[in-house]
Amino acid sequence: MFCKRILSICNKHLYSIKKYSVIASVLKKPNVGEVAEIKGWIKSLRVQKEYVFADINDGSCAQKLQILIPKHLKTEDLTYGSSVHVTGTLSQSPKGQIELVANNVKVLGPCVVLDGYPFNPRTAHPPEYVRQYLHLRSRTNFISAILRVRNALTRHIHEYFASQNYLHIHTPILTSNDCEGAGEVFKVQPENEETIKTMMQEGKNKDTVYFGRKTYLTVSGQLHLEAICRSMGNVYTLGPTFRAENSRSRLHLSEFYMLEAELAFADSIDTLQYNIEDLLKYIFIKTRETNEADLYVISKDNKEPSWINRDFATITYDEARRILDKKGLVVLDDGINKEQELALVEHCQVPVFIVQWPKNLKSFYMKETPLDDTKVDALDLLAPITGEVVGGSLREDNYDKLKSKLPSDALNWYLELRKFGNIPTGGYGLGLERIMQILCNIPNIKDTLPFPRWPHNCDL
Ligand SMILES: NC(=O)C[C@H](N)C(=O)O
Repeated sequence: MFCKRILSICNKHLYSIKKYSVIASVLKKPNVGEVAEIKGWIKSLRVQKEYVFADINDGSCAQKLQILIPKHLKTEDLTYGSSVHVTGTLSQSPKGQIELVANNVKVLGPCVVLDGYPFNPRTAHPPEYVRQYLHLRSRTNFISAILRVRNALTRHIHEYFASQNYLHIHTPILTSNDCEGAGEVFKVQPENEETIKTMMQEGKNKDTVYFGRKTYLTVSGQLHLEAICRSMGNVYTLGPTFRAENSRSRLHLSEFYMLEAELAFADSIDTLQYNIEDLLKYIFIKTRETNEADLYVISKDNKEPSWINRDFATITYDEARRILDKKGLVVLDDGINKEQELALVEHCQVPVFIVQWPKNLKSFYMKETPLDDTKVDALDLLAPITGEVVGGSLREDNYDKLKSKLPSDALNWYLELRKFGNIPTGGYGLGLERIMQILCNIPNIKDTLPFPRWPHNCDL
C-alpha cells in the first residue's frame, strides 16, 4: 500500500520532469516521426527561403540538434545565444542527419549580442579572452566540452575504486594540520594561539575564534584517510584542497581537486606504482571512449596517448639527477624543477616514476628506504604536459620513528594511529586538474574547471 503510494508520487514526478527531451538521448535513440520538445540555446542560425535553420545545444553532449523553423512561425526574435523551447517532429534529412521540424518556437530568454555578450559564433576566441568571463564561459563549446569531460572523468574514477572495493569517504576541508608542512596553508583563524586564548577569555569577537585554535583549509586529506584505512582497509577521497602558493603559473591553482587513496597493508612502493598506473590507464581509456566528441571539440589533434599500451618507466632520484646532468640540466639542492621534470618525461618517452627521494625534500610522514636512512620510499609520477601529476609514499609506521619526526603536538592523534592495531599503509594524491590537462591536451590548468582560483582572482 505504502509502496504503491510512493510509486504513484514518483510517476507523477517523472511525468512532470519528462516533459522535454535532452539532445544527448534524442540523438542516441532517435524516434523519427515522433513529437519532441527541446529546451536549449541557439548556437548558430541560417536564414533561408522557407526555413530558418537553428543549431541548438542543451549542454547534454557536444552535438547540436538542427531545428528547421518554417518562416511563418515568428522567427525575428531568434538570435545567437538566446534560450528557446521548441516543439516539433523528429525527422531525418536527406543526408541522414536527425533534425527537428518545428511547429512551435518560444524564446525563453533573448540574447542581445550588442548589449555586451562577449562571444560570437564566427570568432575563435582564445582561452585567455574567454577566461575573463568566468560566469559566461560555459556557453562556449570549448569550456562546455571540458566540463563534460571532467564530469565523465570523475564518474570513471568512482567506478574504478568501486570495482576495487575501496571505501569512499569525505575528508574535512577545515583542519588544524598542515599535512605537507610546507607552510602553504590558507589560515581560517588568527595565527597566534595566545591571541585566540586571550580573546576568548575576554569574551571578545567570538566569531573570529570559532574553533579556538589555529585552523586551515586542508592541503591534503591524507592524514584523515590514514585514520580510516587503519580500521576499514582501502579508502579514497576526491575533494577540494588548497595551497596558498604565490604562483600564477599554467600549472597551479589556489584551490584544486585531489584524488587521494590510501592502501591498507601496503609494504612496498611497487604496490602503489601498480595501482596508480592501472587507475590512470583505466580512466584515460574510459573517458576517451565516453567523450570522444568532446575531446575533439577541445583539441582537434587530441590523439590517444602512445603510453596507454606501454609500461610506465621507473628511475631513482639519483638516476634522474645523472640523466639530467648529462643533458646539462644540473639539479640543485631544492630538487628537480619543472623544466627538468619535462626533460625526464621526454627522455623516457612514457610517464616515469621517480622513486627513493632524499628525505630532506619530502614530508615527515614518509617511511625511510630500507638500507639508506637518507632516502624515503616516496614516488612522484611525471607525465607529459604537466610534469608531476601524482605524489605518494609508504607511510612511516614505526611509532618511535614517527614520534621523532612529528612536526607538532597537534598531530598526536596521527601518531596514536600507530599504537592500536597498526598496519603498514601507503598512498598517493593525484591532481584532478593536471589529469584533465593531459587528457584534454590543455596547456593552462585554469581551463580545466568551472571557476578557477589563483592569486588575486577570486571575484566570483
Ligand atoms: N595523499 C597523498 O599521498 C598526497 C600527499 N599528501 C600530497 O599532498 O602530496
